[in-house]
Amino acid sequence: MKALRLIQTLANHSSKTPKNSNLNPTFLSRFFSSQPLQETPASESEETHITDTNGFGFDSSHYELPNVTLGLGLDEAITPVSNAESTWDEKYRWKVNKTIFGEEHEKLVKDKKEKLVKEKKKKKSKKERMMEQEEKRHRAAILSKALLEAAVAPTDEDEDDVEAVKMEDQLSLSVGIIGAPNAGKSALTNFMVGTKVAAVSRKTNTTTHEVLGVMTKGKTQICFFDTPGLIMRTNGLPKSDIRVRVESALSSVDLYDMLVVIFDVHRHLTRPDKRVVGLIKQMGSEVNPKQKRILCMNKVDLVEKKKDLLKVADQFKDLPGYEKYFMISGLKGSGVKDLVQYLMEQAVKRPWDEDPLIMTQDVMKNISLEVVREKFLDHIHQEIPYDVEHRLIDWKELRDGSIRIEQHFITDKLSQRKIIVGKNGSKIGRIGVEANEELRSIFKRNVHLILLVRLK
Ligand SMILES: Nc1nc2c(ncn2[C@@H]2O[C@H](COP(=O)(O)OP(=O)(O)OP(=O)(O)O)[C@@H](O)[C@H]2O)c(=O)[nH]1
Repeated sequence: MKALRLIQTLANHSSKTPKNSNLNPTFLSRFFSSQPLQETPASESEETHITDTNGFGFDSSHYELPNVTLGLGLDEAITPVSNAESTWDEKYRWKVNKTIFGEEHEKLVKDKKEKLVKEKKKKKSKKERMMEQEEKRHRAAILSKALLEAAVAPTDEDEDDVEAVKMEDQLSLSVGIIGAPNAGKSALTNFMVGTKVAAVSRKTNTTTHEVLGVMTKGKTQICFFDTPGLIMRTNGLPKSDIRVRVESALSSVDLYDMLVVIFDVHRHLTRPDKRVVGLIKQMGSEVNPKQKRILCMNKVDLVEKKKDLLKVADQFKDLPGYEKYFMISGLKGSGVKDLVQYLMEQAVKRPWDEDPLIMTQDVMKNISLEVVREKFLDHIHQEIPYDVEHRLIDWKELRDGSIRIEQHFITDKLSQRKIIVGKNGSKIGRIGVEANEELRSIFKRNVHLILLVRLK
């Protein structure tokens, strides 16, 4: 419509155009012409744009209309319309089609509208997915930063503590954390160890149990372990299988000094999780005399009415075998101080399992990813970073003590790849140089960092 109106305006003007006007009348006649064009002298620049050798036909796309300001007092330059695009506003087209085609068309319109809504929703959920991913990365970043600070720059207090603690004075506590997926085990551990971590290794002495984190403070070291296998999907598994697995998982958690059973109290109030009650039943009331159990009601920050918390506390208060109950928010930290204090008091005289000052390879790998990502975000703006996958591809500690680190940025868009690489590799080069420098100073050794930007 806009183009049509503009053309009409131009037509009106053309009839009024004075002889000395800048506007070339040939241009207008060509623009409108559906008739065979008259031959024009070769000297006229437009001549070259006529594609039909017989002088028939006209291809407006060959005119560089967007750059032509017509000098007619119109503010806008003409925007070319590609052949594929409709020059009509869709809503007028629907109106006309409805009048012409009647009800059947109404259905088409409805379908089209629904399709548009669906597409909009799809877009939104992609954005949401991106935000979720970013939040995950953000949390990983916070953890890595905390790991970095604690591991790389121990405070004077830490060093004094560590030097001062002789092996015979060391106190240790191993804590198994049990809960349904999403109960908040990792968030709680991160909060507890985040600022005081010395080492995080994926695996210590058993294959099924992972160290979630290690906290060393004063004479006391607490190792937190994940305890998979106690809560699992039972669908499709024979009952005997489930029993055997749970029994084996239970017998291995016997090794810990302390068991923390954690559940999502917000979920419990809204959609009770049968697995929580099932788990507590499975664990039974008989307590291993060498082990203590506590119950943590997590995510209290999500519960609006505090009296609801009391209801849940009441429900679990007579559970046999539990030493204590804690209401906590592992993510926000409320109640965690009391929990840590309690755990510290339970530590027993035993040498530490983990060296509190040694940075493990996993921590270093995390830090290397975090440092490169930080530089990447500094140099690449807009939404690109959220679309790009960033992976550690190779890590080698070489004989001369240096480390070779290879990381890739993976995108499925050529245009993004170009932006990240920059002119003659300038952008990725800058990211690499800055990250390499920082990693060298953190790890206190030579680092050979390789960054590749590639297509999926
Ligand atoms: N609001 C709120 N969210 C929490 C809290 N603790 C954990 N979450 C969120 O709950 C989700 C699951 O937390 P995780 O710590 O990954 O749970 P997990 O038990 O380790 O989960 P798995 O690894 O699946 O076993 C994450 O989105 C956390 O941010 C909390 O105290 N309050």
